[in-house]
Amino acid sequence: MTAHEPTASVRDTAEAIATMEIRGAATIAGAAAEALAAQARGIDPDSPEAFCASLRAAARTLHETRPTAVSLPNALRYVLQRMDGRDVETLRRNVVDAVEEFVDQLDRAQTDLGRVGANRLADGDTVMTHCHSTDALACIEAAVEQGKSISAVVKETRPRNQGHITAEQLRDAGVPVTLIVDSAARRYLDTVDHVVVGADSIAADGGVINKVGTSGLAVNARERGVPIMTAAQTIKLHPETLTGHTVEIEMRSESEVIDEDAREAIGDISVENPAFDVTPPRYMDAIVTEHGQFPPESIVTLMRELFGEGAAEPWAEP
Ligand SMILES: O=C(COP(=O)(O)O)[C@H](O)[C@H](O)COP(=O)(O)O
Repeated sequence: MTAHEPTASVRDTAEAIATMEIRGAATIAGAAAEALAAQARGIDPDSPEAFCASLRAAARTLHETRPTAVSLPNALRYVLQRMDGRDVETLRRNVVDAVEEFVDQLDRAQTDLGRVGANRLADGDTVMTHCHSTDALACIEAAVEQGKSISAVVKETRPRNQGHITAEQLRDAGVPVTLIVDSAARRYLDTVDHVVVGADSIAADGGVINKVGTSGLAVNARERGVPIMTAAQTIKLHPETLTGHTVEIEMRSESEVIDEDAREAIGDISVENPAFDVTPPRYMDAIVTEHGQFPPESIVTLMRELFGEGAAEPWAEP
């Protein structure tokens, strides 16, 4: 291994993110930051420049895994912007400290936004969920901690069934759960009081990028008069959208949609598997963050406050 190559720990984390063993925007962000700390601890470069080059290379490897959750480049940027010092030991300490600080903030932000989201829920409410979002779960769990009785209708979320994880975690939190197939969502909207989803990225216009199926759910919720909120800590704000960039939607393998036998039996068709979609701001009632709740159209104000006019690549040299 040359000094610039990612350590095994970075390669393992990158592989786990790409294969979705580590998944969900907040979890990916925490794991990527921890991998940078492992890289900082695990190398013995002969100069401060070599240390920085090695950390930047690790950040690139981690960034190349999945394209949609902006929490990943935001996490890398947070750590690399604090990579400061004239000697290797100082640089190492600053990176490790920055990672600890980042992970602390991640946990605190989730707890804080959970309380905000919980205030939108009333005793006796039933909520509908899509996919598995730790930020969305934080709202429901905080409502339960406030002593409210909450039930959940959980969409299974094809093709990877992350709804099963949500169902299990809600059950563990004492929330009665009804699991449904995705296509039953509109029918069950008549029985729920709120829809709560997470986000992988939030664009400057207030568009919410989340697991595919969120936008259809939001349109149906509006048609049924059911309020829908996105629970998203501010590392989900996508700074590059401030300067006109769009968010890349990850396309995943067709093998997640159709198994080999069925594929062979059907023959010559094409299969597409987008992992995310964009919910226009007019179909979302609120974005709940650790700084309070926002109408989607006003999120740009918070984005400017936190990111200025945009952001450079995480590995850009200062
Ligand atoms: O869309 C997903 C996960 O998609 P995937 O399973 O493809 O990663 C989640 O709703 C967001 O990432 C938010 O999660 P969190 O609130 O935990 O950050």
